[in-house]
Amino acid sequence: MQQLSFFADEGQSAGLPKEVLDYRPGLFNEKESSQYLETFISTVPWEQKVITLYDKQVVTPRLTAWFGDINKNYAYSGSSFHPLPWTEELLEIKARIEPIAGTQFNSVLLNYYRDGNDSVAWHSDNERELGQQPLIASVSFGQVRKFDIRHKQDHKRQYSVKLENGSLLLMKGELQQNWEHRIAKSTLPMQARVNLTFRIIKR
Ligand SMILES: O=C(O)CCC(=O)C(=O)O
Ligand SMILES: [Fe+2]
Repeated sequence: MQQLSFFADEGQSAGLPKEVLDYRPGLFNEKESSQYLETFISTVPWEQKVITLYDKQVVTPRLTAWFGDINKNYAYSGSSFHPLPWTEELLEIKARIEPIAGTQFNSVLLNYYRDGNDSVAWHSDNERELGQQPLIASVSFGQVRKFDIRHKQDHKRQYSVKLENGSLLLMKGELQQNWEHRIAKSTLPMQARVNLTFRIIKR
């Protein structure tokens, strides 16, 4: 006989450090999520950035695009940046997540992971323009990918959460200060995924 549980099923959230991660699966339903995924893949002017790593020019293993309030001119990570204007879909998503996040975002970075070869290496979003303890709202559509975090001072303190289609992950507190995160490559066959990280860029 099945054991009755007196506690609500917390799912993946049960194993995560609550002070820095708040995971909410199923914020968008299957239908909405696949429509957003298709729209973003086919209409966003995706770019593949070239970065300098150990004196070598390398292309980032994913496609990206920035959107945001265009009446502002941002300085970001040492260069000036001009976001694309908000689209109808991005404004809808922003309006859905802002009451949950309890804040208003002025920009969003979109990442397009075409398959399992696309990834983002260990990093923190700790640019000065995001301020202390930034709240970043991360929305995922498409392929489930594993999001890993590890403590900067102790790599054995590591957690993972599978970011599901239509989910929201709030990154908060000291996450960017004391932890790093990544989406690792996978050798398993992987479909496309689009991730949106809503941010507040201070001037
Ligand atoms: O794709 C993700 O879930 C994470 C993306 C990310 O870390 C970033 O854009 O800074
Ligand atoms: Fe990040």
